[in-house]
Amino acid sequence: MPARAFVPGHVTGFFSAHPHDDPARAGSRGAGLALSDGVRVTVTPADRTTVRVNGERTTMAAVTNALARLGVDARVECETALPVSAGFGVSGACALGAALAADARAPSHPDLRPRTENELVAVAHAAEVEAGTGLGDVVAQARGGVPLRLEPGAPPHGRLDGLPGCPEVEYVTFGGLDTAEIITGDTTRLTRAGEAALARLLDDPTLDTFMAASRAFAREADLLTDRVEATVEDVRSAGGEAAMAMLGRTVFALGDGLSEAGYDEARSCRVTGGATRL
Ligand SMILES: Nc1ncnc2c1ncn2[C@@H]1O[C@H](COP(=O)(O)OP(=O)(O)O)[C@@H](O)[C@H]1O
Ligand SMILES: CC(C)(COP(=O)(O)O)[C@@H](O)C(=O)O
Repeated sequence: MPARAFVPGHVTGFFSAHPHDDPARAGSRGAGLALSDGVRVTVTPADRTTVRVNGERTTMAAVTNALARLGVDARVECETALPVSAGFGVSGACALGAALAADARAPSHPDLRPRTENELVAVAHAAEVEAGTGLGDVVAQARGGVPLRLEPGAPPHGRLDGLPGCPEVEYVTFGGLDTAEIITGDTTRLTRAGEAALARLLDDPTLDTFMAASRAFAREADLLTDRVEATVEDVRSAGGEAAMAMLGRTVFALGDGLSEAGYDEARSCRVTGGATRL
């Protein structure tokens, strides 16, 4: 019997990187939005693990690592309207969805042990960190809402809070960025900017300050690309709030900020709750 899970997309507005030898303790601090545009993951038992995204066979180390950590071989099918590699945490969503769904078989399986949510989040987080494709998406996607990552790492190491509310969000994507390349490079500057952004947001925990701190972070960390910068400016000129999604060539805006600025191709969704097995 196939098992299913839904995991929200997650855009990070700003983050600092906190490496550790133990992937469950490694992670990021920062803030972002969990989005109703996410990934639906279906897991079916199989002789060996394969991964498909929207029907196409692909490789996604975060997913293979997660299932290997659980001792499961399965066919994993991920369905999403989100682009991969564009800053929506799709790899983390696929890993967390695969872990939540794969665990559904554990109660009736002689070699598998049923796990709690925190345990499954820790498995997916460590798998994603090991793959190099993310640091904080999994814990944020498990929580949902507007997650604030106060301390890095998976449960029981990390610590989360959130901003209240579930605003509408629009986004537009101009392409991907290689997350692994950026987070395994020199993160000194980025981390300094991320820590300053988090301190600013905790001092004034509002969505508008989240957006302003995210804009400052993208500038200070030197991650802006021309098209992203121009689009954020367009939304600001039209009176809206926008910032860059880390780590992709993606702009997200509150409300209908992108449509108001003339970006008819913008997609619309809203902030939503955390990942669930279906
Ligand atoms: N079609 C695809 N395009 C880009 N990456 C893909 C695709 N299919 C699978 N992948 C894998 O997905 C992961 C993307 O990770 P990352 O760049 O962090 O993206 P995201 O921001 O969506 O989490 C990598 O492991 C990559 O090998
Ligand atoms: C920003 C990032 C390090 C990567 O995000 P993505 O490219 O969407 O996988 C994220 O995991 C975070 O810790 O905030």
